[in-house]
Amino acid sequence: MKQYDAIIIGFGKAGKTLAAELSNRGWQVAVIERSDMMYGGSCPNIACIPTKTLIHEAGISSLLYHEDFPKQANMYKQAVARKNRLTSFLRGNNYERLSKRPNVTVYTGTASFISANTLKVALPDGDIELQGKEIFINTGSTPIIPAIDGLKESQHVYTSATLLDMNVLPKHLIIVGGGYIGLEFASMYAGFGSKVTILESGNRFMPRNDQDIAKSVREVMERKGIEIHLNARAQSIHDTNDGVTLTYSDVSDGTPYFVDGDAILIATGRKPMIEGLNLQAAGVEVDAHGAIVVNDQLRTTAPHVWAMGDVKGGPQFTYLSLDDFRIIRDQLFGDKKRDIGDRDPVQYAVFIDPPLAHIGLTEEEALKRGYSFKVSRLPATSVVRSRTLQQTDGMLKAIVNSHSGKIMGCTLFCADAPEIINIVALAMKTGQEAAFLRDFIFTHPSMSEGLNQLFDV
Ligand SMILES: Cc1cc2nc3c(=O)[nH]c(=O)nc-3n(C[C@H](O)[C@H](O)[C@H](O)COP(=O)(O)OP(=O)(O)OC[C@H]3O[C@@H](n4cnc5c(N)ncnc54)[C@H](O)[C@@H]3O)c2cc1C
Ligand SMILES: NC(=O)c1ccc[n+]([C@@H]2O[C@H](COP(=O)([O-])OP(=O)(O)OC[C@H]3O[C@@H](n4cnc5c(N)ncnc54)[C@H](O)[C@@H]3O)[C@@H](O)[C@H]2O)c1
Repeated sequence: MKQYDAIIIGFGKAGKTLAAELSNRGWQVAVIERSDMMYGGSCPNIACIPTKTLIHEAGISSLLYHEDFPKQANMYKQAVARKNRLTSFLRGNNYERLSKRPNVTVYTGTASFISANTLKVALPDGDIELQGKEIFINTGSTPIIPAIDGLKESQHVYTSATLLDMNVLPKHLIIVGGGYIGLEFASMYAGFGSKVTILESGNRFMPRNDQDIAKSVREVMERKGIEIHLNARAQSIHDTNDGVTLTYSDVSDGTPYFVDGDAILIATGRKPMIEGLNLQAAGVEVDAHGAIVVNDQLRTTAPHVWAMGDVKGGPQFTYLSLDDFRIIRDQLFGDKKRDIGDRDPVQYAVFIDPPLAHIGLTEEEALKRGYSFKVSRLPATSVVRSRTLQQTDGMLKAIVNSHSGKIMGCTLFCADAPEIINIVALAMKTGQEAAFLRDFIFTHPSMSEGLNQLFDV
């Protein structure tokens, strides 16, 4: 049986970064990845990078060919091909970067535990066993597929990963779930010229955000022809000669409704990918949601077994998986001070059009917690850069502590929001007061200079 200093299960962000780090330090490392289409993990293959590539292309398509469906469909087909070339390039790069190292072996097979330090790897030509002194689980997450009659039989049902591979632009895309994936795909496909309907079972649109922000997002999306139905529970799906019909009911009164389309995206959340890992054999416990239980330093309930990224539950972002790597590096080689508790607040961005980014408390959360605070709002159109970009939709909002002047939260629904939120994060994490951003010298014209006005509270 081959012995390694470290075995990493899954080629995710944390895993591949850790593999390179351990290799640089002279460790013998095995990386086990179940699919040769997933070297580099979800982000470059089926998640962040392909979606953001297509979202960018959708923006161009909508500018060039607005309301010309045949031209948009052609552009979409080419965009999918360009996206495939990019993901294939990144996958190759990711594989090379690890496999060329003499002390790293990449096994393309599915891993499962035999004991806390022994793994079985199912390879195409048979099973092998590997032993590791330290084992790192980085197997990511997988879509939650709700029980909807006819879903499995339909030829028109997709997950985010499979829809990205369809190169025929749907005339009407039905999206079940109005979370991050639902909203990004809605915005993307509407940009390419598809009619889009979102069915969300919750009674609030974007419940994690303040209602004024959610209202503004909804108005912008509806103006682009995206239909949004709340309280909508999908009941059944059946294929027709022209496409597919989805029946849903209003959660509040049970009234049934029908919607016809030619593709259905299931975007109802993602759960930790633990299937087949046989975690019990290693003594690795999971919680009620199937997430691997870890302490703040990412150790599981089994000695020498760690978990990082989506598989341990909590917010699912590539940059948090990367930060998990930093915690483990610090535990193994540093002063052991870094842990999960250090990273709040964590900013995020949703790549709708215009994009939305947020950090810290919302106004509703600040109210609930009884803080004394001031709220500042700015329409995106007040920032002159939005006019030069012809992206005047949206608003900016900040929450500032009345006593300390410290920034408590910020939501940006405007052009360049995913970049600007990092400036706000930097200010918050270095303990700056709002006045710091009010008086900060920004380049002109830029969307970030809007922060001068926003933080003039
Ligand atoms: C459509 C979509 C868009 C997203 N957009 C963004 C975004 O813009 N920004 C952002 O920060 N986050 C985004 N996310 C979330 C982000 O992709 C994930 O949080 C991140 O990729 C998780 O990485 P990870 O390190 O946990 O593992 P992953 O990158 O998911 O890697 C896990 C790997 O483990 C492999 N594996 C699983 N089980 C086994 C096994 N038993 N044996 C061997 N290998 C196994 C899998 O094949 C996979 O390659 C998006 C997600 C989706 C679905
Ligand atoms: N830009 C980004 O960083 C980005 C982009 C996409 C995804 N992600 C990550 O991927 C994760 C998964 O995204 P997601 O959108 O699938 O999950 P989500 O949890 O954000 O949203 C799922 C939505 O589906 C709804 N829902 C659940 N069951 C339903 C049903 N049967 N019928 C109708 N609606 C139903 C839920 O109420 C919820 O609003 C996110 O948590 C996020 O961390 C990040």
